Order: sequence, then structure tokens, then C-alpha cells
Amino acid sequence: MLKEFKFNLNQALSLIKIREGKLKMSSETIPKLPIIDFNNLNLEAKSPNWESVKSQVYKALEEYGCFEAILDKVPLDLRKTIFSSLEELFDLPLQTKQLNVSKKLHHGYLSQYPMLPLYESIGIDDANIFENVESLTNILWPDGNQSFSKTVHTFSEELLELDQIIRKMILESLGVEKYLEEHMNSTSYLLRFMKYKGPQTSDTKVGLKAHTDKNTVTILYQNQVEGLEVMNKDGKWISYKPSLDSFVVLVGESLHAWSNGRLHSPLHRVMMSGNEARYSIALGSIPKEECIIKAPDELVDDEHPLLFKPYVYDEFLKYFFSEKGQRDQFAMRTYCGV
Ligand SMILES: O=C(O)CCC(=O)C(=O)O
Ligand SMILES: [Fe+2]
Repeated sequence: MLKEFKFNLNQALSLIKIREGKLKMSSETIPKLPIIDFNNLNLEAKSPNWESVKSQVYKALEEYGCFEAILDKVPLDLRKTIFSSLEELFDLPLQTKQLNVSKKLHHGYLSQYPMLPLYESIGIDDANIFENVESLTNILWPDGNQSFSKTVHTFSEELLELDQIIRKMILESLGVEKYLEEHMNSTSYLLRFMKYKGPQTSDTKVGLKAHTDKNTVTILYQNQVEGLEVMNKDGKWISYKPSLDSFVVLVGESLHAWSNGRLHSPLHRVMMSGNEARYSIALGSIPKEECIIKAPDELVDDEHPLLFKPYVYDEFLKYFFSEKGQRDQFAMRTYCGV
């Protein structure tokens, strides 16, 4: 009896060891995005931990072009209600959603792409300006929808503050903070809502194909349905595990060019499986149409020769969305590479 017990105990212990080993091995081998704690930081008063967060941000963006920002400053009820607003929005009839048109390429309502059957998206230019949100709301809900406008506007303001903190940290890290005002004034903001239908199968299907963002910085927030993947410099896809406290920050190619290649702009994609829909929100800082993207002279030297000729953002986008540009994996290098 005693012998049997001993045997079972030993067996159990070795099983636990194997389990632990596996867990350890898996957490060591599965690459993760860097995680940076942004709590207690604000733009106005420099917080004591500003320098430490700044250096984490710079390192992460150099190496991954991406990180997970932990931020509980955005009120929890807002972080939850934003998803009810998204569901309400995407539940509108197709014809209503199609009323959201934009003069700008890919800023309006997008859906029914044959190659991306799970994807649909709606954009609002400068959603930090309340009137912009309100005018879209009034188009979609002619009887008004105050709670939608308020939620979306407040949420955009929170994301915008995070964008500005991150860009200030980047310019300080690069030693070019004298350009901060000019740099901030050179961009506007686009808020986009995305819905990816669950493909109703356990097989993995493409929600959004691999791409780099063309804008300056993108901040993403999403519901609990996984799907976002970011490629690291070793060519491995890193899956992002969503949480209510976490926001994903990505460097776009404009910032890659402006930093003369110091910051990486990563490939990312959305892969879907199962039945549940994934809702996500993206705030992108975007170079204004006429803006010329040119790396500051301070960032060009013998060790860092100029990588891209100065270019007009909108002209590059025209090339990128052309038939040739869409087939060109290195569109920016083709368009303005030195
Ligand atoms: O839905 C997401 O999380 C990613 C969206 C994205 O990468 C994009 O819109 O550029
Ligand atoms: Fe993207």
C-alpha cells in the first residue's frame, strides 16, 4: 500500500515536472510583443518614469516596430461600451453603412472585397473633432445617436493622447525634439472601425492580408477575439493575446522613412477562425496630403546614409494603390528608395 502510494506520488511529481518543463519551454520559445506600462504618464507634466518608458518605447520600435501598451487611464466602462457602439454600427443595413463615403482613398466604408470576405471597415476623419463624429452619426442615424457620438469621440481623444506621448518620446530619443511641433502639425488622424466575421470553421482564414501601414503611427484596440499577428525581424509571426487593458502600437512606413530607417515598420495581418466576430479600432496618425516626408538632416550621416528621397505622402499612396504598386512588395523602396 505504502509502496504503491510512493510510486503514485513519484509518478505525479514527475508528471508535474514534465508539465512545468513544457510550459517553461513554450513560454521561452513563443515570441511575444514587448509590453510597456503607460500608467501614470501624461503629456503635460513629465512623470518620473518618463525616461524609463521612453527608452523601452524606442528599443521596442527599433527592434519590433510594435509593442503592447498597458493603459488603464481610459475608463473601463468606455473600453467596454466602445464595443457595443461598434456592434450597433456594423449591425446597420449595408445601404446605410455605404452612406459613409469619403473623398480620400480607403477612408470611407469598405467591404465585400472578394479576397477579404470576412472584412468590413468604416473610417472617420479627425474623429477627435466632435462635429466630424456627429455628422457621420447623423448620416447613419437620422434620428441621432448621442451615446454613439460621445463614446467614439471620447475614445478617439484618449487614443490621440497616447499617439502624441509616443511620438514625443520617439523624437526625444532620436535627439530631434526641436522638430516636435512641425512633426505633430504635419499629421491628421483617421479613426477606423473594423469587423471581421468569424469564418465558422476551425480552419484559419485570412481576415486582413499581411501589410505594413503606410501612415505614421497606428494604435489598435480590440475585443477578446484573437487574430492579430505581427512579424518579427526573424520572419516569425507573433500572435497578439488581447486584453481590456492593452493597446497595440505599430510604426507605419512614413515614420520608418522619416526616422531614416531607425524605426522598423512591421508586417502584420489578421487571421480568423471559429464563430465569433472580431471587432477592432485603429487610430492612425497620417501625414497631411501635401506633406513632404523628409528625414531630418540630423538623422543622416556616414553611418546612416539617406534611405528614401523626400516624398509627398499622397503621391506615394497613388503609386501604392495603382495596379503596379499593389503587386510591389517593396512599394516604398521602388517609389523613393535612394
Ligand atoms: O484589425 C486589426 O487589428 C488590424 C487592422 C490593420 O492592420 C489595418 O487596418 O491596417
Ligand atoms: Fe495595418
